[in-house]
Amino acid sequence: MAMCTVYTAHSLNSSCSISTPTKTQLGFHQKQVFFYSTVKKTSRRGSSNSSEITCSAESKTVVIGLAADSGCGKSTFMRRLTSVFGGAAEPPKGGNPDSNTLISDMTTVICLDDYHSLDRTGRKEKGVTALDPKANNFDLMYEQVKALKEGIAVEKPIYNHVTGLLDPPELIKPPKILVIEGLHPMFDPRVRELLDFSIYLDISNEVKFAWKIQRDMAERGHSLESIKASIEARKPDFDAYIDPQKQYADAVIEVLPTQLIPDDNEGKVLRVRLIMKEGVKFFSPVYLFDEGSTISWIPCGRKLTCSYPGIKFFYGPETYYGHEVSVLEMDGQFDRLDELIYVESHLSNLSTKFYGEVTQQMLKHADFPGSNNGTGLFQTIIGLKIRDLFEQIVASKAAAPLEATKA
Ligand SMILES: Nc1ncnc2c1ncn2[C@@H]1O[C@H](COP(=O)(O)OP(=O)(O)OP(=O)(O)O)[C@@H](O)[C@H]1O
Ligand SMILES: O=C(CO)[C@H](O)[C@H](O)COP(=O)(O)O
Repeated sequence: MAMCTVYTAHSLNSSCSISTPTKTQLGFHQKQVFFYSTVKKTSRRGSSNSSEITCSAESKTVVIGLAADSGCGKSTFMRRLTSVFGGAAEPPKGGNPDSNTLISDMTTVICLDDYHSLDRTGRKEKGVTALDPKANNFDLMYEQVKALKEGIAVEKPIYNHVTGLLDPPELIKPPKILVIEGLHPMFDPRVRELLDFSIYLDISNEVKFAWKIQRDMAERGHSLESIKASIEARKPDFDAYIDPQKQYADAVIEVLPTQLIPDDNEGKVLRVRLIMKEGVKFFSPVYLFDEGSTISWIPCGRKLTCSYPGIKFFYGPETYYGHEVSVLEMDGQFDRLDELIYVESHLSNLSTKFYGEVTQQMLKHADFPGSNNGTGLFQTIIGLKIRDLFEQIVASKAAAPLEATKA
């Protein structure tokens, strides 16, 4: 067991003393100031101090980035992903009830909203949105993601979405798989460099609007006008700071209105494209029938029940922001989820552990939004690809010392 260090945060009221701070970042919580410092404390095994832990030097954390605007399905995707690894994902036990973190046996999902440097009032006073880099602390994000990747625990700030304030920090121990999800996982080049795999959920304006209406009007009592105004107010910063991150993603899930219904504006039937970058280490794109070919497939008929407007698949090579990619597209929706096995049996490179695993995962979460269309299908496939990537990284690390002794 190697000794490991903890990146600590101290409140001014805390009895902890700061010995040799190398860098200090500030967060404001009402009148209280928190220091998230990179002070290194050497841990002692068996210590009663909760922020002192031990860790194994050989078990480095695999880091996954998931970027999307608010209300674009990140939480739903996270639930599908953590389910692939088994075990329920829950907020840290005994911690802040408004924590944004979700922990399971294998994964820890942290929400990058926790790196807002300005709270709700601060943003209002300065006239900036949460999407603006000025409202976020990228130095601290980088230091803490780097520390976790190196097997070092951190005390991460918490942005409280209920109060709009920055709460006292929470201890995050290095997991096997760290997912950083939010507005800016690929914005800062230093953070981007730490990612082993990155995903961008690209929800078109029409669909985003339909989802926002469904959630914020039906479930949160907002008016149509206020939803429109909030989308409009965020749009310039979304275009400037969030959307450009998709060029860096290893996989993009693009969600568009259907092309099967002329001039559809309901946003219920979706055309979903899974854009997979070629040449990414430990990731080989999924394909339909024949790798590298261009294929259009309408599977409706004897083996797949399709009511109006049907289902259409497409697969083929394309160029995306100057990169070679493979695209798998599904337009339409399933009537019977158990029949998905017919589609699954025609897809290759799925990284499943047994025949029908994709269908089984989809059936397990049939009540999640998007389970009858390409959003759920492609999120599930990416979850399985991430499991495969993780297993390959672990295997390559295990093989590395062996190779070194041979040399
Ligand atoms: N695949 C989908 N199909 C249909 N609706 C969806 C889908 N994914 C998400 N939604 C809708 O969008 C809403 C937001 O989804 P979710 O909570 O997963 O997004 P989020 O990005 O985590 O949001 P936030 O950042 O605001 O917490 C859901 O309540 C649902 O109404
Ligand atoms: O874009 C967002 C990411 O979730 C939120 O709007 C941002 O985090 C600010 O949160 P709130 O509106 O709760 O103050």
